Order: sequence, then structure tokens, then C-alpha cells
Amino acid sequence: MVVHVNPGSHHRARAITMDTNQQKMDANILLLGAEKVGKSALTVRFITRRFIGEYGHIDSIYCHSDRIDGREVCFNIWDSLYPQNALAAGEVNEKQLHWADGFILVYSICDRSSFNVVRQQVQHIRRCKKPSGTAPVIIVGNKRDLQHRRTVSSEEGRLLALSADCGFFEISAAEAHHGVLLVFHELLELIREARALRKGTAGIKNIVRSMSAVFGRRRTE
Ligand SMILES: Nc1nc2c(ncn2[C@@H]2O[C@H](COP(=O)(O)OP(=O)(O)OP(=O)(O)O)[C@@H](O)[C@H]2O)c(=O)[nH]1
Repeated sequence: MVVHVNPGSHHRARAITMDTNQQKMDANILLLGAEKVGKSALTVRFITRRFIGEYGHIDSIYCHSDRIDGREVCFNIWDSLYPQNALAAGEVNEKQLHWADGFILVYSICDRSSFNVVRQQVQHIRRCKKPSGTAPVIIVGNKRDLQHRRTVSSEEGRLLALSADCGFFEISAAEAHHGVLLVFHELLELIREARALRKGTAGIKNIVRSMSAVFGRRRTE
């Protein structure tokens, strides 16, 4: 089922929530990138498996549930608008950074300026948000069907992703559902890993705290 909700009324979900049986998982996914690169096309392709051509210019959060590896997954997908304000260009606002568990940064392989936007946005995320391991990002070069108009090579995309510790895919939302599916599933996997990492870090912190409590007490005895 697809539910269309107003971003303003959407509450920040827990980073990722799972029920006690680990059967259900929520993931907040933010799509970023310049205008007209295919953010809505990717979102709609993932949710409905269809490519409808024109999507309008709207900022929306879509809820989509799916069963993956026997577990129910609820995707909250924020199809964002690129800011018109030149000062905010290349930046990701605080609310979005806080909301997202994972990011899909989209550029068009035939639009170099959109590639530069993704470069700025990934740098901004890495600067502002969290260490890379806890803020999963996938970079997507879209419109692969338009090879004859390509201005950004696959190599450049891959290198950017490598340098910023991100996943990378080149796809065509227009041509196929499969590539889009891989993007979302890979991001989900990275989100799972990030969550496990956070849990592990918390575990180590607790051990360190307990040990310093013990040794601290001894020193004062
Ligand atoms: N050839 C081709 N066209 C695509 C592809 N994906 C999207 N488009 C087209 O690119 C245009 C923009 O797509 P959108 O999905 O609206 O792009 P967007 O990034 O959401 O745009 P904004 O909402 O304005 O920021 C539309 O005309 C789409 O049909 C693709 O893979 N190949």
C-alpha cells in the first residue's frame, strides 16, 4: 500500500525501529539531487514498478511496505525538492539530515552540473551528519539509457562514491525496475549494518564505562 503524506506532519521515526522479534523494520530514506534528475521517477518506479514519464514538482514522503528476506520492511521515502535558494544549493537542511537513516543522491549522467550538486551534497552530509559508517549514502547516476548524451563517465561516478565511502549504481529508471530495486535494497542493507555498528559502539561504550567505574572506585579505595 502506498500512503502519501505531508512531510511537515511526519514525525521523526526512531533511527530504525524493529519490533522485539526483529520481524519489522522501518527505514527513512531521503532522495537528494538537482532538479529533473529523476528523483520522483526512481521513487515511483520502486513503489509501483512503473515509469510514468512526468511527475510534477512536489516535495513528498511516501510510505511503502514490502517483505524482504521474510521480514516486513516499511520504507518512508522523502522525495525532496532541490532548494531554489542559491545559498542553500548543495546543502541538506537540518530537518532532513536528522530525519534520514540513509540517503540516495541522484544525478543525471547527461548533466554535469547535477553531478557537481551530488558532490557538494555528499560532502555536506559527511561534514555535518555522522561518520560514514552511520550515515549510509548511495550515489546514483540515472538516465543510463541516454548514452549518446552522456557527459559524466561511469568512472567519475565510481570514484566520487569511493572517495566519500558511498555505494554507487548507474541505472535507468525509465528502462527498468531491477536497477532501482537494487539501489533501495543495497541502502537498506547499509542501514542495517549502520544500526548494528551503532549498537556495537554502544556496547563498547558500556564496557568502558563499567571498567572505568571499577578502576575508578579502586583508586579511591
Ligand atoms: N530518459 C530518461 N528520462 C528520465 C529518467 N528518469 C527520469 N527521466 C525524466 O526526467 C524528467 C525529470 O524526472 P523527475 O523524476 O521528475 O525528476 P526530479 O529529480 O524528481 O525533478 P524535480 O521534482 O523537479 O526535482 C522527467 O521528464 C522524466 O520522465 C531516465 O532514467 N531516463
